[in-house]
Amino acid sequence: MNKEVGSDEFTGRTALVTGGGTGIGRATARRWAAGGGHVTVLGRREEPLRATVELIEAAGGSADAVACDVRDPAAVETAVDRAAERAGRLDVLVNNAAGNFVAAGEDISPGGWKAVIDIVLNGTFHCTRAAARHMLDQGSGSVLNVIASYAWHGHPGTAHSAAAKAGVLAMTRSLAVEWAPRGVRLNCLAPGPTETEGASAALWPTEAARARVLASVPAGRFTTPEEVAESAAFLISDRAAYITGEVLTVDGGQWLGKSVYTDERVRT
Ligand SMILES: CCC/C=C/C(=O)SCCNC(=O)CCNC(=O)[C@H](O)C(C)(C)COP(=O)([O-])OP(=O)([O-])OC[C@H]1O[C@@H](n2cnc3c(N)ncnc32)[C@H](O)[C@@H]1OP(=O)([O-])[O-]
Ligand SMILES: NC(=O)C1=CN([C@@H]2O[C@H](COP(=O)(O)OP(=O)(O)OC[C@H]3O[C@@H](n4cnc5c(N)ncnc54)[C@H](OP(=O)(O)O)[C@@H]3O)[C@@H](O)[C@H]2O)C=CC1
Repeated sequence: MNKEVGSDEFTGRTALVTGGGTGIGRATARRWAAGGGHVTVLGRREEPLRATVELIEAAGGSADAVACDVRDPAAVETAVDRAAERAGRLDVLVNNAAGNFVAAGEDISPGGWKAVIDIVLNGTFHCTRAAARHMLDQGSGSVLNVIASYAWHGHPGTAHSAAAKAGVLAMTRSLAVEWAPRGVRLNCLAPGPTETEGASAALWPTEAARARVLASVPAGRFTTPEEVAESAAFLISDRAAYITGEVLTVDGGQWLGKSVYTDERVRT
């Protein structure tokens, strides 16, 4: 492993990252591999998954890919079992795959609602259940669920995604308590606006929309997939061994930054 790109804290361990072909998932997979661990990336499209594997291998890391839709529980079980059997164990699952679009509540079709709930909430459960069977047998493991702060504060325009992420948060806290005695931790990571192709296309497709999102972040900038991946790496590492059932928000103060008294228009 190229020591310039990371430490060896994940050496000998294996992780599965859903949605690992793009954005935050790709950065998290690369960060894990840079720490010396083997990673399997999972998603529907083979091409971006292959590209992630090539990037990791070019940096001296170890990775493979499996094409799978997280909405299909049987396919998920096969994919997770394959990843665990190939490496002889499964230490980490990052549930990062998601689907989203902006629509007024009254315009979300039953199919659109179902698609988002199936990917985000049900898909996260299918992957977690399949991975946990290995982790519980081993007596160790860490699951990280990527959510969004609107899981607790809600968000007009993405009611389907907010509802699904809230479900993931409640599931995380429930299973964290159930599985703590058996050595398995579960946490959530809530990134703020992160410039990825998926989010840009789904959530801020125009310059005006992008500017509005940017203006909502007290830190005054978007974050990067790599910055989010650093927080993910902490939560799935042994450095966070006593943290379970928690949420780490990495959003430049976005969800807290609602006070009008700090606004230029009020101070002047
Ligand atoms: C602060 C930010 C926090 C969160 C950020 C993120 O999550 S960023 C991550 C962002 N990354 C991504 O989102 C990347 C992945 N995104 C995706 O895969 C798709 O956007 C998906 C989520 C819709 C999944 O769809 P799929 O594979 O099942 O494909 P499908 O074509 O079969 O559609 C199913 C249903 O959805 C409907 N529908 C679809 N689009 C729209 C729309 N714009 N408008 C309205 N409706 C829409 C469509 O009409 C159909 O319903 P119907 O007609 O049967 O009632
Ligand atoms: N970017 C942002 O501003 C924010 C993002 N988040 C969260 O971060 C995570 C990553 O988002 P981001 O990197 O921006 O988005 P991307 O669109 O880049 O990532 C979504 C990934 O999920 C995969 N995916 C989607 N549907 C499925 C499915 N049915 N089965 C398997 N894989 C699927 C996609 O691959 P494929 O299409 O090939 O299946 C893609 O790789 C998501 O959970 C998102 O909700 C949270 C807050 C803010």
